Amino acid sequence: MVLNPVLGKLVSKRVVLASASPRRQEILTNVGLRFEVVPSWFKETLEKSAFAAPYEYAVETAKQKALEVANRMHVKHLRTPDVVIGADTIVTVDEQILEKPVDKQDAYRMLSRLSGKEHSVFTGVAIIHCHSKDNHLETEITDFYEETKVKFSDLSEELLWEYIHSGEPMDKAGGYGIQALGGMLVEYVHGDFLNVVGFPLNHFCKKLAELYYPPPKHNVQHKKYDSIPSVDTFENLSDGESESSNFTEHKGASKLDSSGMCSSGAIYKSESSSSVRTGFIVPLENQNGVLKSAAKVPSKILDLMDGFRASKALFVASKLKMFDHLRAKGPLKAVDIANEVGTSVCGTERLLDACAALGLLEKTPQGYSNTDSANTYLTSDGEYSLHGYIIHSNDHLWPLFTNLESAVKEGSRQNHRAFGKKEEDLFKDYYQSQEVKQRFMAAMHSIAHLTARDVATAFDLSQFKSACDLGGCTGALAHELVQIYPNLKVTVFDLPEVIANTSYFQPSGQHTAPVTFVSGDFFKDNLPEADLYILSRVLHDWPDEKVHVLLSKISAVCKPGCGILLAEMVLDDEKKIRSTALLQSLNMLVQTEGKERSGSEYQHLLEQHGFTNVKIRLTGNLLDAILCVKT
Ligand SMILES: Cc1cn([C@H]2C[C@H](O)[C@@H](COP(=O)(O)OP(=O)(O)OP(=O)(O)O)O2)c(=O)[nH]c1=O
Repeated sequence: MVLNPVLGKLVSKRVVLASASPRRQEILTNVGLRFEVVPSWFKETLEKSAFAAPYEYAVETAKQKALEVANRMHVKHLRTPDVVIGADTIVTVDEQILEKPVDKQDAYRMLSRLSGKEHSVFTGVAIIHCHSKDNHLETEITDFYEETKVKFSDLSEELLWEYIHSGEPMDKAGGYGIQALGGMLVEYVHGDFLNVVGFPLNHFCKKLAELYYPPPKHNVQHKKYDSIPSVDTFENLSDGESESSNFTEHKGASKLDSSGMCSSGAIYKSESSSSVRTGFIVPLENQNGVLKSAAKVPSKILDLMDGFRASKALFVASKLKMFDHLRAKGPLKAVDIANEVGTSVCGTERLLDACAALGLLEKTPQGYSNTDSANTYLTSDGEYSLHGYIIHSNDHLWPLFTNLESAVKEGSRQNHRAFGKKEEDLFKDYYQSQEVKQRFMAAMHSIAHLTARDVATAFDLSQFKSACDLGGCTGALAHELVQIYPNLKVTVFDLPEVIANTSYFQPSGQHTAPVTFVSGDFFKDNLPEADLYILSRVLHDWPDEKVHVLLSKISAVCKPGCGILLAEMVLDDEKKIRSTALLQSLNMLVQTEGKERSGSEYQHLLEQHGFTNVKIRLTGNLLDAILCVKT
């Protein structure tokens, strides 16, 4: 059974798991799926009696969880995901639905009902494909459920209470976790074990196979997949979006010669049906209607091998301001863009084609034009422009990353190798020349502006009357905060060379909100007074010793009840799931003495300085938020 091609269909898509369940995250991570986690805010309060069968309740809840996230991401983050996955697990016994226990007594009630009996565990799953059309969210929903039967032994009172006191039951449907201590209560399991743990992986893969490789009409034999089909039973690879990834897979596996014959022996044809992009190459069927393609393609590894090419294509198109030209004058032919930006026609055409295949541009007979997201994120003055960060990535991070090997060997930053400097002070590098400083500030502004709303609304901050954003740079977060909390006064505190250059980044046409800029060095100078200190992408620049210096300084001026709001990429505690944040930590290695940290590492640092009640919110955006209060 070849699983890769099924999950491989999701490789090129932005996949979001709308669930806080660590079990679900682990199940999907373990099979190599790359996804973001955006826990759903949908409250599990649907009227159970309104559903004819318990599984209908689970499916509807899964659907609502996923839809809430799809809508929120579309509206709030302007980042429509391609696929959102939601799930809901319930336990049913004697026609009663059991969800997670609310307290220990509730856990006791649930577990005593399950004692000595067989019960069912249902997980409802919703797979939502999203498209943004004219700024409206369009969704295609696929849902299903899986049932597993579980029988418990007779449980003594003593065993029950010992289990309850272990704390394990509290965040689990039916009040037990079969994967851990709860496994000791179980006599037998009939069905998919992972379904009990929260995600029916096998059924999920079958659904993906049905979705992405619909069975051929002429071949009844293949109409139903009783198992996940291996690639040599896939007969239709013509699903619009992921053509490019298919193409990459086959291209990587075998070379075409001029006759269309692959070196591996598979024959390819050029498909021109209306549902398929012209020129897309699909494998031919043999006489039995079975594909002859190379089955085992490590598509994830191939994508990673190619990752730098895609990044560089994006960087160069941005640097040449192609997205700006296309927004102003598109659709344009390659020759016109080449003339506009002064590049070769053949090189420009290849770059534009690559960008179109990567989904950044649209290519029609009229020429190339920007996609909606290129207009929003890639033009230099788009509403949520990432242009600044892209240029910083090209000019600054790229040379540093080419020295990653040395950074890993030496365990230290590589500015000297990349830029020939032995500068000890991190920010002196950035502020040495006006050009580099502005590039760096534009990069920081890009990310701060993109994430500001999610950071500002991650917690209710209305109890704070004054805030000081330490290292707040251009004030992007400060401006968002004063919009959301009209009674809040925000001071942006940053180095004099930064503060002197903030005017270019101030929002235009906005009534002057109470944001004040103060220059200083938070390690050396007195901090402005405030109820709330904000550190956004600051602590990750520094090693623990420096973090302690800064936190103790803040703690010294904080009265009880005052708080700290951190905005950082938060790693999962085991440091194995959040690849974007883990790569960001490598990014810190090549250029700073800092690193990304997990939620519990931040909590530990903060608690040592008297900041307690540490709350962590994963926002689903590039920065997460942590709030704590001085006690
Ligand atoms: C029965 C059983 C459930 N569970 C878990 C799976 C689910 O995480 C949880 C059921 O609650 P759910 O409401 O399905 O999920 P959740 O609250 O954990 O996450 P979210 O709503 O954000 O998706 O119970 C186990 O881990 N082991 C078990 O044996």
